[in-house]
Amino acid sequence: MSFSPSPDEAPHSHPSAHSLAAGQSAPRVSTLRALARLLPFARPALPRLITGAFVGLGAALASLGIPLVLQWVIDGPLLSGNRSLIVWATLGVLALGVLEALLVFLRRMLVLVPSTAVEYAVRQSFTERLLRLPVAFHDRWQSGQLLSRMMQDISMIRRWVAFGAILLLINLTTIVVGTALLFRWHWSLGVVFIVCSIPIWVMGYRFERRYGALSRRSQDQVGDLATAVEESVHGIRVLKAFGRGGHALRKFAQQAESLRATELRKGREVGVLWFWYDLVPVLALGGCLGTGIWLVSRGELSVGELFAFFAMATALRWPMGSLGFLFSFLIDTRTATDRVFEVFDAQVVIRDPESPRTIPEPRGELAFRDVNFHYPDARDTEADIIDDFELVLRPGETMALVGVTGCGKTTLTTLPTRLYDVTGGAVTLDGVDVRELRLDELRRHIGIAFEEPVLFSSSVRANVLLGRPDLDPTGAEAEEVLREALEVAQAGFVFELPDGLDTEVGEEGLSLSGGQRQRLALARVVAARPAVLVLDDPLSALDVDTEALVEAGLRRVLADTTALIVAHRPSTVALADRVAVMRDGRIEAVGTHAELLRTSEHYRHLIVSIASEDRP
Ligand SMILES: Nc1ncnc2c1ncn2[C@@H]1O[C@H](COP(=O)(O)OP(=O)(O)OP(=O)(O)O)[C@@H](O)[C@H]1O
Repeated sequence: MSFSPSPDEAPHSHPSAHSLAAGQSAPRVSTLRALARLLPFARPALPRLITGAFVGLGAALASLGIPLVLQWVIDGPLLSGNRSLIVWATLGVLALGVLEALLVFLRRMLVLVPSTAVEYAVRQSFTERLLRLPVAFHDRWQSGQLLSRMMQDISMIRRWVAFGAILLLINLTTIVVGTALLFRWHWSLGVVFIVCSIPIWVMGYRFERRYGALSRRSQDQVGDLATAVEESVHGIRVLKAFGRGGHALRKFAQQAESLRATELRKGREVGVLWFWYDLVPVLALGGCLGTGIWLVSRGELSVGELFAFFAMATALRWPMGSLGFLFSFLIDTRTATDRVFEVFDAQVVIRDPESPRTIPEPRGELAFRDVNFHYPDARDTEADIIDDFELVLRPGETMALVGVTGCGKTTLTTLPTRLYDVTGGAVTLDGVDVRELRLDELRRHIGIAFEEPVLFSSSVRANVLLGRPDLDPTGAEAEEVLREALEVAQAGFVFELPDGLDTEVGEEGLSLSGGQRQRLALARVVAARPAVLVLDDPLSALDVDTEALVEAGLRRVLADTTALIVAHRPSTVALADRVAVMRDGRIEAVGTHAELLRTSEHYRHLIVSIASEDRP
């Protein structure tokens, strides 16, 4: 059985959170409807959960049976002095107690596996969603918010499924059955009990409204706190270098203080609620005691019934007292569910086309046809970052892209692989709009290396072969591809690492130097052997000698590969057959280095400025 439904299966009761800023809540729907969204994940686990609920109900009914036996023994065998029946009744009470304990144990065992399965399924789908969501989504959402949803909120959902939901169901049923039994002994006992319980329902309603907002605030603040910790740990070198550890700590303390204040307010709300939920059963008991004694004095109630009533009221104390805790738990879980579904509701705007086309053997003609682009959060009044951009890279051609900082070069490199989609015009590969290709095919044909090289906590081998899932990593072909890619990228240093190719390069490869990481990232894109390479200033962290060696290797690879290379150095420009000059998101001129030196003043200016920057 599968525990991983697609999040798309989940009923969409919220409008898409795509339009919502991170952490902003969707319009409120009822708590039941909000929690019902978990059903697709819980469905495979439902049989065991429902069995667990019934077993739990059996345990509760066993506990309610004890007062009935007591009533019978007091009014019957105790009055008549029948010793053997008294012994049997005592054994009966004992048996009911043991049965209750066994059923509670069985309930716990029954729900353990399904509740963890639900948690697993939600977490799995959540991660899948995060990976499918476009880069634009990740630009907007803080990593700590996502992390806290992934860990804390989903764990809370598991705890709710494991015991919160079941206990609420069992305890409410127990209260209803217990109250019905009170009516059976005497209607006025039932009426007094219900009237005394009214504050519970009033307080519960009031609590739901007030506590819901606090619960949301605190869970969002936990996300902010996680972001602060993540940023501090990630940027620890900068903080230390600038001696700003104290500043980061003070900022963290402020956020932690806000969270604490919210938690205190939550605690007070819960405290008030629990006060009522503790007080009401006592009031009910007191009210019923007076009524019961009065009824006994009038002969309308037997002593056994009065005794049983007290035993029953005691048995009802925990179910009633627990409601406060269970209501706050319910609301916290609803908030957690809302927060998780905000991510599920975010639209995957970059997806496979309905009727994909395919390019079995790409020639490698990459064309930008009248391309326009602005980031999703751009204001209407802002000009497009990429503006009527027109450029064609012939198959096998190496094109350098130059332009002043901020003119849109990096942005442009994200468009061919659809990290972002163009907002106007089209990017085509061999004449086919990249949006008409399946994403996995597109990203097989076009490879990209970023200026900031990201390595994963894994071996050198796994990092370099990331783009080659088709290869057996331990096979001879993988070994050959790996060695060739490492040679092109001049990354032979990996053989000197403690475990060679199997060395774990650590979180984001931090144990390596910037230049080493950049070379591994370059080897990764070379190993992927795409028809088109897009390289965003891939040699920026290399020294001049290493750069020359990498360039020689790249020249061999680039001989039959189309390449678009963002260049900040004259030596990178020298790799290119032609150079495209970009200015304010547009193409200003295209030609060979020599032609452009002759014809483009802006190019001459650029080359002079990047050459002087480059000089040691
Ligand atoms: N994720 C983003 N969301 C919104 N705006 C962005 C985003 N990334 C970049 N920009 C903006 O887009 C513009 C172009 O940035 P881009 O990084 O493409 O320039 P660039 O030419 O590569 O610069 P550099 O040479 O310094 O790397 C800048 O004004 C930048 O602020």
